Amino acid sequence: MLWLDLGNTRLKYWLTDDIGQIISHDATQHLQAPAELLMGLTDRFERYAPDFIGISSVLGDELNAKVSKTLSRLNIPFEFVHVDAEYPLMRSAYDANQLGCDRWLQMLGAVDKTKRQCVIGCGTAVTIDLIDHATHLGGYIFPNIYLQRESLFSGTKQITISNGTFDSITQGTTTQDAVHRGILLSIVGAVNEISNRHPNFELIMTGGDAQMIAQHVNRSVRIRDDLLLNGLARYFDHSKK
Ligand SMILES: Nc1ncnc2c1ncn2[C@@H]1O[C@H](COP(=O)(O)OP(=O)(O)OP(=O)(O)O)[C@@H](O)[C@H]1O
Ligand SMILES: CC(C)(CO)[C@@H](O)C(=O)NCCC(=O)O
Ligand SMILES: [K+]
Repeated sequence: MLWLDLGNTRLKYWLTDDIGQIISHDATQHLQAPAELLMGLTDRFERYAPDFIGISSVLGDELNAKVSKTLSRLNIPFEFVHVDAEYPLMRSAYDANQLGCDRWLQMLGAVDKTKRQCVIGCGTAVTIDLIDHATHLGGYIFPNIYLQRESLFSGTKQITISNGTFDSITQGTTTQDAVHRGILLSIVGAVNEISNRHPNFELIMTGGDAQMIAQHVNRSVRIRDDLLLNGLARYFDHSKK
């Protein structure tokens, strides 16, 4: 099977064998031209010869249509995930027409009907979602640390910071530190607040910035890099039955 994640910033794919082991994996910035990027990958995908391609996309109808056109040339069946609020594994109180399918799949990949869970996605946007015994209660969306820095940069005159590291939440005494520490605190503080409000919810983090954020959170966090892929596998396993 081939699994595609068309994210806000990057296109990721995983090739798995019959028992779900990852044989190949890659991630590339698509610069809002995912179909063109896929075109360059078709030779590789043809060589892989998967029997099916399962797709998660948050790129919207227009780009998805272009992606479909590119994938049609491969003669391999493919299907986009559609969010379903009444899905048997997890019900959701969220507006299903609006819920991003990456968020939904990450939750589907983590959901455990015996637990209360808080799933935190640390990608281009940071998302926090609460799940109570397999019912999605709702969540929050934040710009990630880089988007926050860009918005300060472009919305102010005296903040000209465009690089630096996000490594502390202690108060800063220079613009550079105040910007980086303030932004990191906005995310870490939100996670800690949610954690305090929902002490019985297990904290689960995924995405490229998970480690950076988790180390400042005042409770133990389970980092799982496989949530979206796991969600895709669960979704298509179910939809085939
Ligand atoms: N090789 C890398 N390329 C880009 N970002 C990376 C890389 N390694 C780690 N990161 C970190 O991962 C974050 C992005 O997380 P993730 O990979 O989950 O999302 P994304 O693919 O950029 O976004 P999306 O899934 O929304 O397209 C970036 O903010 C960056 O700090
Ligand atoms: C929130 C993001 C940007 C996270 O990648 C994505 O899931 C998305 O575009 N969602 C649509 C809005 C929503 O989930 O309500
Ligand atoms: K947008």
